[in-house]
Amino acid sequence: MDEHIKAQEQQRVTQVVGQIEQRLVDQQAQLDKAHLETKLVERNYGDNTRVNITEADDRIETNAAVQQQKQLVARAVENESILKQQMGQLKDLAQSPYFGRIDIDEDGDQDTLYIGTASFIDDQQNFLVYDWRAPISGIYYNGTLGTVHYNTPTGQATAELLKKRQFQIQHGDIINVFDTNETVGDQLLQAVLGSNNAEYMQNIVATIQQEQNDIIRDTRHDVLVVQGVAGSGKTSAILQRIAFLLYHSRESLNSEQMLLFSPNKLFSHYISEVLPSLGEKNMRQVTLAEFLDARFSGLQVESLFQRFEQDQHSLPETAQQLRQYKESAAYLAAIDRYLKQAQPTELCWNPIYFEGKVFFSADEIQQIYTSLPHNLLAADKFLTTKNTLIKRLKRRIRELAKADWVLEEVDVLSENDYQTLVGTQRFQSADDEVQYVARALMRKRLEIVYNAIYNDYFIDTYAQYAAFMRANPASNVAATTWATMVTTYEQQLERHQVRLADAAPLLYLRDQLTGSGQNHAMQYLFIDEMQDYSAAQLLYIKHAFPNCKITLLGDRDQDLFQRQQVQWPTLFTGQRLKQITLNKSYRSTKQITEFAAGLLPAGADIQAFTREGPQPQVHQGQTLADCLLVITQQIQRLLDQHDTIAILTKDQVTSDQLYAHLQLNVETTLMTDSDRALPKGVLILPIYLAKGLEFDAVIAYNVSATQFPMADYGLLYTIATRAMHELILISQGPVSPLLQQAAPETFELHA
Ligand SMILES: Nc1ncnc2c1ncn2[C@@H]1O[C@H](COP(=O)(O)OP(=O)(O)OP(=O)(O)O)[C@@H](O)[C@H]1O
Repeated sequence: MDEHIKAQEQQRVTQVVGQIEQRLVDQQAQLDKAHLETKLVERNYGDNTRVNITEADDRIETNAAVQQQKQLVARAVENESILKQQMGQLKDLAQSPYFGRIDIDEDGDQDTLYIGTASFIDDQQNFLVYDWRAPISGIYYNGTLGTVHYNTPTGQATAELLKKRQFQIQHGDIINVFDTNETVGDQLLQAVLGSNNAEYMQNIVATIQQEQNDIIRDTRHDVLVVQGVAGSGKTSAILQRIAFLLYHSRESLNSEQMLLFSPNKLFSHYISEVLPSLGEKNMRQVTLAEFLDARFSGLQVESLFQRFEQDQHSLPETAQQLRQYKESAAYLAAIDRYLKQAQPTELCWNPIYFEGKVFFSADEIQQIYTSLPHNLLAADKFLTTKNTLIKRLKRRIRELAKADWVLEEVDVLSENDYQTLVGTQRFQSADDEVQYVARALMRKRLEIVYNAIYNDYFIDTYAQYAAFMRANPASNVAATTWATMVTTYEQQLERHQVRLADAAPLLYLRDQLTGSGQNHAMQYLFIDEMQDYSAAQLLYIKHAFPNCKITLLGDRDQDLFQRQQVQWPTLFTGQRLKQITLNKSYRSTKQITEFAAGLLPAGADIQAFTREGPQPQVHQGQTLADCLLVITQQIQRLLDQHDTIAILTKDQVTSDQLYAHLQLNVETTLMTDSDRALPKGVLILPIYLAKGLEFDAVIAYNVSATQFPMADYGLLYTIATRAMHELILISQGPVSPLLQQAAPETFELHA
């Protein structure tokens, strides 16, 4: 780039940074003022709550005043936090105000726009920087020079793109500037991808690629399904998409209404800084295990990881077949049919007890249910039954309140207890007051019955699920096997345990039967690593969040748990669905990507980004001691060049053993399922805990023929693709057949 142009651009950067810094000074003054205000309001709040509250009238008044004060405090605190957040954004902008420039011609009007992570408007209302999410910024990501289109709230607009310029600006200085005709040029991407990995994932707004942009900016579809090869930017795309959607629906959407299902807890930590770096709050995050645990309070649900470890010991063919059936969409459809046809007598009613005696008998509950119109939905019938029980309870309370023994109890209440029951009520007569207190007393005493009804304790959904299974044996296993399975389910339940394959169907049956479990407020759902979910789990999640638009992302080749392929379109019939494929891999060097692609069955379409690095090395040792020596030497070498290094194994047992052995030679950290943060240094962990993560260098252990048979290609592929710059594979004994069939020119073999 011409030095003269660079100098001109630097002049503008300096001028914009100057204005941003001036704004920061103004904002600081405002913040100081806001802080003072918060303190004042808080002090005032304290004074107000210390007024006399012994008289009932005062109490009501004080309450209103306190509420008002509370609101004032909340508003002052919010004001302050908004200012703080804006200042954080301004500080970032002052370092690097923008990364792109577009020159456009719209019907003869020429304009130059600069694009950054947030807008900056000067005092005369000129946009010195446009937010990357503004409609017009779409041109930067989508357009090559010439005629371009971009979406605006009022429809599609057209412009002529005359110039596209990219910048790398650090601490207010232009490091790099160049013009490009590509969507976003390779040169900048090279620089970004070549750097070392940090503890947190970075945002990619400066270098979003066109196909990623399509995912980020889609607002037309209910369901987006993204199949993307390892390192193609799926996770990055989700996070920028969330930021984009929040910007575009500021009024109607907040981050609490967006939920991301993430593969593990480390991943949640790893991505937690991306949205804050874009000035947005994080969406809600949950792992499947956490989601299920929360819905099965009191029961232990088997996790995918526990099951995977268990499967390493034994997984009989029959168990696999049972699992396949229970994880299919057909199984949930069988639940629907069962509930539709089930007679009231087939439902597992529980009597409700009070002080050791039956309060509502199972018969009475069943009769209520039977009396309802046949063709009502099971959930509606259940809800009406529940309401009827509550009405009957209230009637019983009213009747009891008239009984002499209750009135006598009212008489002997202490003044304090009496006043608590009266609350703020006023009465026409003393009789009315006594009646009111008697009812309140009974209501309090029978609260336990109310709670039992409210929490649906009058039906045993676990027993119902067993009844459903008995009535619906799988066609692919013997009847005796199925019957044994149901008994085992019941025995495990006694020990408060539920198998993973039963979790989603059980919840589905419970929700459909009782009309509960749905969250209507959630608006967007994102499921990363979708290949780890069964059809039944996905259908259940979809049912649990009925108003959500869903984005599913995954890679069928990173299938660690050997699931059946889910037929996406059939799960979402009737909804506007779009499928997108990402083939280009950005994370790893060309050498690592090409090696990893060679591990997959033929036909995988993976394009490597052209970033050069050393070839992957495969070391074959005879004994464990040989392997430990190589690992130690490699770690010492890698630590000189890189920041993050991980030793990845197939399972936790291998990680545990290796950690024990290595401890004597080199400092490492062993990671487990419950870890939430990524410490510095060398980590040892099974690959399923490293899903979605990346490291500067990866050592794969132990890539032997016994640990990695051909069927485990997904595991080895996932391990290899966690490496950004260097990949070392260590095998004790003969190497995996996967390496034997990989192209020999893609790696160095040290035998
Ligand atoms: N457009 C881009 N600009 C800069 N970096 C990018 C871009 N796209 C992807 N990357 C980088 O590539 C790496 C992989 O991205 P990401 O983790 O989002 O991919 P993924 O498809 O979710 O990967 P996987 O399925 O293997 O976990 C990250 O370091 C990310 O920052």
